[in-house]
Amino acid sequence: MYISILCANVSQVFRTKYSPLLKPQQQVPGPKLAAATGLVFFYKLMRGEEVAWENAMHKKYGEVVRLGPDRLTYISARAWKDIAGPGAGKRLENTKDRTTLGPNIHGDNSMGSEPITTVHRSRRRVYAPAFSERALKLQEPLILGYLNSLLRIIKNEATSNHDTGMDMVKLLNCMTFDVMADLAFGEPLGLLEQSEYTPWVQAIFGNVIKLSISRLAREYKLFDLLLKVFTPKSVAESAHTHYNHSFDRVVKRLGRGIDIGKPDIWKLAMENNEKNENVSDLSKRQMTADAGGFMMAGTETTATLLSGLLFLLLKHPEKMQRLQAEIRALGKEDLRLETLYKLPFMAACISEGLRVYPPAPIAFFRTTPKGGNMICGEWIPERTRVAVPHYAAYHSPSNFKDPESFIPERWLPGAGYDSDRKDAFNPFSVGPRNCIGQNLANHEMRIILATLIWHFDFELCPESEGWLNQKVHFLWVKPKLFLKAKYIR
Ligand code: HEM
Repeated sequence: MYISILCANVSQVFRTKYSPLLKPQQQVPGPKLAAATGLVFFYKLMRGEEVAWENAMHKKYGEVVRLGPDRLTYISARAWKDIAGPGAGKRLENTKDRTTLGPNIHGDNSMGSEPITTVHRSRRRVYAPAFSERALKLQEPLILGYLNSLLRIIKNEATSNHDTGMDMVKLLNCMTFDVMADLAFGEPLGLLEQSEYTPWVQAIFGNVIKLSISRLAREYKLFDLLLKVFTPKSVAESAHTHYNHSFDRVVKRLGRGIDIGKPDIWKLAMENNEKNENVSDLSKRQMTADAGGFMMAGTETTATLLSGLLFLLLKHPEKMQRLQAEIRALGKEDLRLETLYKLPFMAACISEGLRVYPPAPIAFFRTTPKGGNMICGEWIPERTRVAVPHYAAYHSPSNFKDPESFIPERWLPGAGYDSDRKDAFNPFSVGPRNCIGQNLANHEMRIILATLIWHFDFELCPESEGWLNQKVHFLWVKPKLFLKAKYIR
């Protein structure tokens, strides 16, 4: 059996997986070796260089590049709709690539990794009420409660240890994990209380290279087999312990009934279920996969943007001053979502932060359906993987003037950047698989950023000067971001 797996894999590695793309009329520019074998893509991925490579390849070859035998990436505004947009009429939707995101250790997909369009659609309907505008209004007090804890911690650090820096990556992660755990499991994790990750959070995010290893294992069965054989028993056991921990929390939460006195995801989804009976179609295992998916997708991403934006603002003091003036003109009672949405320079800073340092920087591949699909005016054969790589699209001079510079003003009219292709910028993606949590993220980013800047002056510590120089394993591999804070109220 091992021999046949080996043979199958050798041919998988060294021959083109899906031949149709090799037809002469389908010639797409790109590195020749990458077109011949998928190993080049995975070599870059395992070195944490996927994003830098995609960016370099688009700068070299233009708007569309072939990065693997069956892998094309595009950076034009038009590509978004053709790749991630909904099906329409005879046009079928491109489906999620099964190797970019995959199931959990029990083989269960979360909503985000579910590859079957119809299954995903009904699942998304279940959770939509928990991420609506109404939900966010209900959830605002919960977010503010954690924000007050964050303020207390920073204030303590600022007054007792003002000569040493504090790691903002960790504090912001603790904040967003506490919020999401309360929403996904109905009870807090207590990270802010301890200012420390729990073993469970550490296991998910402590070593993100695991995310690249999983992608490699989903792509190549041989590697998957080797991984299973050589993974130490203790590591496999701890993965199961963590899974059981999530499962027990979900079961416990569901056992408490619909209303637990706070607007968590299950209350809002189950209220809806009473009307259309969707939640009861989901098994506890699926719900566990979804709770895990929300913890993955809805925590580190928001904290990443906030860490990155604080860094960029501190590197550009004149932008920080303009933002401080806008925020500090408000009274304390105005630090509320309704008011914060009216601040134009803060909105511009957040967009520019998402452009320069997108929290989801990679190419989230889709697979063309049976019969193929039209993409940017070209017919692309079935089973081709296609994506818009976020970082490369936002750093391309064909979309943005001065793409490497941090210029929040580009998002305001009349600042000399009206020719930017703003429609190429979709940090939350588009279409039926776009980010269901984008309202929550937008709310959290605004309220946390404004509240921090209203209360504190920050200073970048010398050891974090080169902080933005990071690798990527699905997520940015972020070092500690040391800042000093001075309480100014
Ligand atoms: C700045 C913060 C965030 C960014 C930049 C971001 C970005 C994205 C992107 C680009 C996708 C689409 C991935 C793809 O094309 O395959 C996505 C999907 C998703 N995001 Fe977010 N996200 C953020 C915050 C959140 C939050 C707060 C939640 C809350 C739970 C969340 C939950 C999800 C889920 C569940 C999906 C999968 C949706 C589906 O397949 O239907 N995200 N996100």
